Order: sequence, then structure tokens, then C-alpha cells
Amino acid sequence: MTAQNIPESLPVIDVSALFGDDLDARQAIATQLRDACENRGFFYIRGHGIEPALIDEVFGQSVRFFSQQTDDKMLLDKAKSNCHRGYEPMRNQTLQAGSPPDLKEGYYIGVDLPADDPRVIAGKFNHGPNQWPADLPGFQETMNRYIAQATRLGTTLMRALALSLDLPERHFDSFLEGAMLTLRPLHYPPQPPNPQPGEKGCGEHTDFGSLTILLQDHVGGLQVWDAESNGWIDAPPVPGTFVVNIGDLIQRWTNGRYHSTMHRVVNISGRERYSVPFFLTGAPDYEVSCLPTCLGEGEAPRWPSITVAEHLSECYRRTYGDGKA
Ligand SMILES: O=C(O)CCC(=O)C(=O)O
Ligand SMILES: [Fe+2]
Repeated sequence: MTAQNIPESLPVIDVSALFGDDLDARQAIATQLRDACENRGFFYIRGHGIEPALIDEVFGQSVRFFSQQTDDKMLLDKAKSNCHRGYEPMRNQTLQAGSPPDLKEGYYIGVDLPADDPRVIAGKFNHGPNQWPADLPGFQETMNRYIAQATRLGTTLMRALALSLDLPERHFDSFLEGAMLTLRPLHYPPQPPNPQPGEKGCGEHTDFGSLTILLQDHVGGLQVWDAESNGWIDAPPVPGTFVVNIGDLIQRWTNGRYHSTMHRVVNISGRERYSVPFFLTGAPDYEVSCLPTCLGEGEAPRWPSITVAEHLSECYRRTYGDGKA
């Protein structure tokens, strides 16, 4: 795919200057981000600083992971984790209520905390150890290196978003301190020729956290809701870029000014599809309330305050039906 295939409403923003010393240049990018967030809440970024070789490694390891026998993957079954880590089998999640379960399998990685960490002992929501595969050399190291780089990128983007909202650049730093985050390699088999009605790789949904930084392979299938045309637009893969989208927490902070837009995956390519979303969820006890800079005169907050943990546990309950994690 070339840049020409990207719908105009999904801009490609070069974010390289966000890593530099020039505040004016950072502010100029923040302005582009503001436009994108007020529009569809979905955009592509280039100049993100994550090495292509590392991205190739992440995909390589991800393909190796999902190519294992089901029995081996089930040794890491997410159902055995009390902090939402490990392997989720095909059709485990239903992102779109009322539709068949998603035609995908996934693997959840979060901040790896040992059993004797005080937060784990205290039973803090979503805190605990990962379930790493035993027989995939390099898997853990690659994923951890990628998480470190994605976290740095996410932090940089959150600072730019603060600027875009006329807030001090480090306004969201306390939200990021001790943040929950998730790297979630996904595998979508080709959709069968006779799918059940409504069956998709990933049902229509909005993302739960603050920002999502999505790595997708060359296959395509991601679609974004376009309220203007009242239909779905393709967000095709573009080499060297990530798709970034706004999640529910930023929508709540901004009273809906920045959009957490519905999206889905439909893999009708006839091929296997792999993607690796990175979700920047936030510090569990952080209270997300409407930002004063986003409340116009006479306006009321559209959503009540909520902690990150309360919001995320409700999202898990809704889409996994277990209420456990
Ligand atoms: O696989 C993709 O391209 C998107 C996945 C997604 O939307 C999600 O996991 O929230
Ligand atoms: Fe999503």
C-alpha cells in the first residue's frame, strides 16, 4: 500500500520533532494532533523512532508464538492468571455485544511484577506476573525491548497531547507514572467463506485506555467508523508507520472533544493477519475527570469521574463476561 491509499481523514503525522529541543516545533505537531483527534481520533505517525529491525523481530516472534500447538499455548491460558496475562484462545472475546465472538487469538503482556511485589500482595487490579512461553528463545527479550520503546513513544505522544489541549506539557505524567500497559500480539485467521452472520476478526469497539499504538502487518483489514459518510473506511497498512488512536479515557478527559472512534477488523484477505497493539492504559488509581480546558461555558461533563482501574475492569467484564481481571 502506498500513502495514496490512506483516506484523507486519517492524516499521516511526522512526530520526529517531538523528540527534539524545539518547543515551537513540538507545538506545531501538537496542533496537527489536535486536528486529528478532533476529527476521527485516528491518525498515522512516522518519525516515531522505533527501529524497523525491532518491529520485524516482534512480528517474527509473534508468528512463532501463534504457530505453536494449541496445547502449548494453553499452558499459558489467560484464564489461569488473576491479572489478565497470557494466551487468549480463538473466539475468547466478544468486542461487539450481540455478535459472534471475535475470530482472533491473542497474547497479553503487561508490566511484569513478581509475586512478592507489595502491589501484587495487596491484590491490586491487573498487577502481577506475565506468563512467558518457556521454549521460544528471545521472545521475552524482544517483547520487553519493544514495550520499553513503545512506552517512551506513548509518553512523548501524551506530552504532545497535553500541549494540544493548552495544558503544561507534563500534565499527564502523573497518569503515566506506574501506568498499566498492555502489549497484545494478535493473530487473525482468514475469515471463512461462510462466516456466521456478524462474524469478524474483531467486533466493532472503542479502545479502553488513553492511546493505542498499533503495529499491523501488510495484510490489511482494519476499518474505522466514519460518522460523516455513515460507513467504514479502511486504515490500510503503511510501511514505516503506526496507526495511533484515542481511547475512551481521553474522550472522557476532553468531554468528547477528542474522539474514541469505533473500529473493527475484517480479514477477508484469504491470508493470516498479525497485528500488535500497544495500549497505554494508565495508573490504576488515577481519577479521570473532565479537563477544565475542555468544558465550554454552560457545558456539563458528559461522563462522571472514574478511576482507570474501575473503567478497565468494567471494559473487561463487558467483553469477556467474567468480571475477573
Ligand atoms: O488488529 C488490529 O488491527 C486492531 C486491533 C484492535 O482494535 C484492538 O485490539 O483493540
Ligand atoms: Fe481496538
